[in-house]
Amino acid sequence: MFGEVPTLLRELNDSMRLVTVVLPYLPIPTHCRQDRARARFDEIFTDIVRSRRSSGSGRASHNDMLQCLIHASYKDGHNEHVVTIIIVKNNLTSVTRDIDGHLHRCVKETLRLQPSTLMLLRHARRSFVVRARDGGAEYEVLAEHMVASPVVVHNSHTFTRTPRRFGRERKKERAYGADLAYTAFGGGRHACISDAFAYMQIKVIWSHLLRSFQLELMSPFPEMDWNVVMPGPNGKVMVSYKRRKLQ
Ligand code: HEM
Repeated sequence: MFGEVPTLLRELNDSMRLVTVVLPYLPIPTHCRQDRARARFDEIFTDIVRSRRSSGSGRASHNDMLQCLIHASYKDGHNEHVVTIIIVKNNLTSVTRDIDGHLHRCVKETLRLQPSTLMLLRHARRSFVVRARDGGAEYEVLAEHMVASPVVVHNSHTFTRTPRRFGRERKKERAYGADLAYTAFGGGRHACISDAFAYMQIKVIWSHLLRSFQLELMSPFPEMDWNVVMPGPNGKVMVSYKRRKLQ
């Protein structure tokens, strides 16, 4: 049953197109595939949650992330965030790649160049005016309008001198100093609650892979597929791996 999960996650990620953000119910083939994968995913995890609840086996016998999510609930008592968090967590952590050297800064820089979330969307509940810092332009945002904070800001010359270059040494540049210039994990009240966990998870996985295997990119360096909500490489990426002799 669990064997299906990676394929379902891949299906869910690949079927989220940019159009999905605006018209999530548009009856296009990719949305139908997404609905089928989502239904199957729900089925698998509902079965597991039911069987854990009915057997009465709780924290004592399952000391894992799923059990924590089963026990967690919002103030009003509902807790259907289990599946959503599993999907989001897996999609986001699996599309973060290209690591070498000082891992933390590499992960951060990778996410700057290839952010997992392209657009952060908010509904404006009231009208407000935004003024540019230099006092120049003024923008009015009307109530009920959708405001998008695209992560293209990562590629702007306003924040870094060489935006398209992979630079691990970027730590002192304004890119990481200016408020909300670096939004790979969002910002403000709804910023990611789990950036520290995500960094740790990615670094643990990559330290293990880099220590144990010699990896070589066999196919050309991939272009990004920017047409999806959580961008990843376009097409197949072939990597050869050889087990290292551990000292
Ligand atoms: C590389 C990995 C990750 C990236 C790039 C990432 C990125 C983000 C971003 C950009 C947001 C803000 C979304 C918005 O403003 O609409 C967000 C929110 C969130 N993330 Fe992450 N995330 C990652 C991993 C995780 C993990 C591992 C978890 C949980 C185990 C997690 C849980 C959440 C939650 C619950 C929120 C919503 C917070 C709120 O609305 O108050 N994220 N994440």
